[in-house]
Amino acid sequence: MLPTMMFVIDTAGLVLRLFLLLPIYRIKVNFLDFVRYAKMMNITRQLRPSLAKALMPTAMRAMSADSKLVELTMNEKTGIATVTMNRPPVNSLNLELLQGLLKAFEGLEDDRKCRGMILTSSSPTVFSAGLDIMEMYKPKPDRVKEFWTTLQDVWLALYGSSFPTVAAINGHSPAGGCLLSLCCEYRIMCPNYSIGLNETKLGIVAPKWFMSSMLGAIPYREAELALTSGRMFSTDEALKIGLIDEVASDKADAIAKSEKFLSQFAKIHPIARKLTKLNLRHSALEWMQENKELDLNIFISFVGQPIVQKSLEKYLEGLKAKQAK
Ligand SMILES: CC/C=C\CC/C=C/CC(=O)SCCNC(=O)CCNC(=O)[C@H](O)C(C)(C)COP(=O)(O)OP(=O)(O)OC[C@H]1O[C@@H](n2cnc3c(N)ncnc32)[C@H](O)[C@@H]1OP(=O)(O)O
Repeated sequence: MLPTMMFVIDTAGLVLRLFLLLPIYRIKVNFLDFVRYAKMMNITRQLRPSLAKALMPTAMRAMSADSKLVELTMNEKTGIATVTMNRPPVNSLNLELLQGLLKAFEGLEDDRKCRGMILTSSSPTVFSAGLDIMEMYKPKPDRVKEFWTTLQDVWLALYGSSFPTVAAINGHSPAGGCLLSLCCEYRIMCPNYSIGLNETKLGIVAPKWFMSSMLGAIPYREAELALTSGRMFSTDEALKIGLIDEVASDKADAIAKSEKFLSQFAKIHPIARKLTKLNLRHSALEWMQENKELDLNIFISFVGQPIVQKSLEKYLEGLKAKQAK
């Protein structure tokens, strides 16, 4: 009874706050729009933390980023969190790294002090080498399912985060690495690295949501050319087509520029900002929420095909041969 009453009070408070706020920001929105937005945003995030936790599935309750593969620091003064991928040598995204990232993003979503997040890498030369090819090469059925589902959840949590996000890309960022940065609202990259969705070069196809993430950053024509050819862009080329927003001289500069980008939101009402972001991203997020299983089945059947396994094997051999030189 008490949780129900608190839910009603909290929800009513949220509706009231939003409607009081709307004239200030001159946003025209009707009640049905609000209900749609609230549903999309997972309204429980707006409630008192204790009640929100009680309403959440048990798996989300214990969220706090303490994985060694992911370092999470919070600047208590600014409310800006830094999430650092830490899986040497190249931050290839295996199941455990993805789980660490998910834990960090979900923890920040529950943290009312969080005013923004910077995603970066502890490697001196690689942001992330993308999905760990070993997770897809001769995969174990249960693990590969969990791997893909976790990747979907990471994408949902990052692309649909209510806090503002920046990728401080301090190294190469192919495929899944590029995807992570594309989920962020702003990308700052250090010089002389490469970035892009190069899946076709591996003989695989980037899923629809990888492509829609890229289309959120660069024009359709550029994306079509880049995706079909699997093109990797240098930092300067990426800046030219809008794949990244700024160039930084080094990691420290990238972090400083990221903080500057995030600090502008101190003057913007958080609910107005959040609703705007999530409305812009709504159709891609909704597609994923409704098609997770279909997407998983496509991936599983695709990755199980001998021709795909052969391509991955050849690509891995190429990587090893490069190292041997
Ligand atoms: C329907 C949908 C179906 C499928 C969709 C699947 C989508 C997949 C998206 C992906 O993300 S696939 C992964 C694509 N990634 C890449 O193509 C990157 C490959 N790596 C590189 O280009 C380079 O490693 C680098 C530029 C990132 C870094 O270069 P460098 O610093 O010179 O390191 P090395 O190349 O020597 O690599 C060190 C070490 O790490 C291994 N490795 C690199 N990348 C991966 C990876 N993605 N997965 C697993 N392992 C990787 C590499 O083989 C070396 O291993 P050693 O054992 O030889 O030390």
